[in-house]
Amino acid sequence: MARNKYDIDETLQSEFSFEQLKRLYAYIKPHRKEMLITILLMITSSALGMFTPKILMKIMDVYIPNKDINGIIRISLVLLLINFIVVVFLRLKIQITTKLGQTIIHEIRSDIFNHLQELPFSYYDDRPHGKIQVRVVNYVNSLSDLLSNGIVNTITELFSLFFIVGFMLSINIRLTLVCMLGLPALMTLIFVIKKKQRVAWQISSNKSSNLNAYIAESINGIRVTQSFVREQENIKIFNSLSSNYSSAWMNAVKYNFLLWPAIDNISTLTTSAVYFLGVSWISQEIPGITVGVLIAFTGYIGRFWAPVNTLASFYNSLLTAISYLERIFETIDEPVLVKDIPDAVEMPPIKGDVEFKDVCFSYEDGIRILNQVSFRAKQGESFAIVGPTGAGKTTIINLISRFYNLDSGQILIDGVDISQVTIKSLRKQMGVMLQDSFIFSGTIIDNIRYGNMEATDEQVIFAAKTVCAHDFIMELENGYYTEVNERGSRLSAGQRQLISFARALLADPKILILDEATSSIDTETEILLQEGLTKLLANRTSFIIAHRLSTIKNSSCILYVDKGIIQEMGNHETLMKQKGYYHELFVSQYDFLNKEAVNS
Ligand SMILES: Nc1ncnc2c1ncn2[C@@H]1O[C@H](COP(=O)(O)OP(=O)(O)OP(=O)(O)O)[C@@H](O)[C@H]1O
Repeated sequence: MARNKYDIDETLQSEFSFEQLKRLYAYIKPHRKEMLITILLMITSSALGMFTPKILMKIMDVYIPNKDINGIIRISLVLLLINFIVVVFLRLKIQITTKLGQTIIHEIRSDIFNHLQELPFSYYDDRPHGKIQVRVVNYVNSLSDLLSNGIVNTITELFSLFFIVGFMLSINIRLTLVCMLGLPALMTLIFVIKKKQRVAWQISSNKSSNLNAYIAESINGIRVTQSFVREQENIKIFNSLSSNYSSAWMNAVKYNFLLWPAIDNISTLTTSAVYFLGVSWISQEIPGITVGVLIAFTGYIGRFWAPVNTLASFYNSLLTAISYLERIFETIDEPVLVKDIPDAVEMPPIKGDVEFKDVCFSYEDGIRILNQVSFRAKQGESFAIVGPTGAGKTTIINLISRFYNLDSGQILIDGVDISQVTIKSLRKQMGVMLQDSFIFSGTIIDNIRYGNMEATDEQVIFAAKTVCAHDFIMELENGYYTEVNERGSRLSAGQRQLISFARALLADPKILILDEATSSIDTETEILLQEGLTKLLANRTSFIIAHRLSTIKNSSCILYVDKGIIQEMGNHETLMKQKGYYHELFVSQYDFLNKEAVNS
């Protein structure tokens, strides 16, 4: 899909089909026993409730004219028992359906979240994270009512309708037909608004997604917002997105509100017709119509329209839910573009030979980022990648971990094509420190241990000491057990880098990838760190991206990359003698630092 932004509505990749309802049923199926029990409870209580008007008819037509007080008491006790059973069953139903709804929702949500864990970087590159979040939380929540009450109520009400019509027919066929006269009008209305209603709910879900995307973006960017005093502009954008969502929601809900009044009016009209015709048929002494019959019948009319109302509201919530279901299944169906090939093998223990063979790569179709990149790093060598901003350095190292698929060419580790091995077995053996040193909420020790969940405390501390993080960690109030927030907002940028660095080392990888690992670290710490690193890198192949050339001078090989092409390759001395791009970059950086020193 094309890149999406908070103010661009997402288009659906696939149209809704009833297949999606079938898929929803797949979630319900394992719980059909509980569902069935609830439906039986409800049908029983609804069937019992059906007797009330008939009992009243008997009281009016038999017991009162015969002044049978004992009969009235007996029958009242029966009524009381019926009511008691109905209340108990209703309570049981609420308990079961609420639990059931939440269980199914949890299962759907887990499926989305599990799938999100597998989706490649490219999926996250293409859309605002708020739009992903809204699917996992809000859209799934929106199914809650449908799953907990909707389905059970609807099936129950269908049965009720069946019973009611049966009872009504058993009392009087003519009056039943009068009562049903309103149904064709209702069906026509439903048919006319169906498509508009569905589209309206789709638009509303798009607008809510846009709003969420913007809120998430604003929270992440709040520091920049406040630094550039952009609060008012942000509020304006928020207000506009929020009012778009409100209008879309109002427009969608308008269709829902069309149904209830329509049902109300139709039921009032048919009830009046039943009264009018009933009374005139009684006065004409048409056989089979008595006062008791009319009273019982009007009791059933009320009950006839209640399930119709429930069915219509189920239909409404189904249409609403479908607009969310489409998005939910779209996420679950999102293809995992970077995945194991069918007969992928485990990556054997890595020794550290890395070779790029004519690698071509693009993030977006038609925009080539890497062009015929070829190089070979032998086991234990340290490779530095330098070059201007946007040259393709990070892209190169992202490909070693197979975060993206290549357009063409091969990447071989110890002679094994990495596209042929399982991704897990490959990534498990690498230590990667990405440019964004992400810190998770939790303790410092947990954050470092993220690199190797089996590492002992001693191993964690050793890694921290190697990257010179130990001292600052010990100064925090609870040392390694100090809690940090998501993104590590209470730590400095350099401290965050050191923690990510320790995390990458902890995996004891044969291949270590460091993207701007030391860019925020002061020179003094960096010199100390270099000493530790030199020892540490001894038996590992490493790829280091650094803008400060002093840090990579001693690398076995330096790749100078520009516009996705390796322009120069060799060690520091060779490249300096070549007097090419690297020489120019090194001299300009040296000059710059000298000027700075002179001026200060
Ligand atoms: N996720 C992405 N989707 C599309 N294009 C991207 C993506 N990431 C990077 N690019 C583009 O690919 C090119 C290379 O980016 P890369 O991050 O590899 O550069 P770099 O050399 O590491 O730059 P820097 O030194 O600034 O980190 C750039 O033109 C960038 O705009």
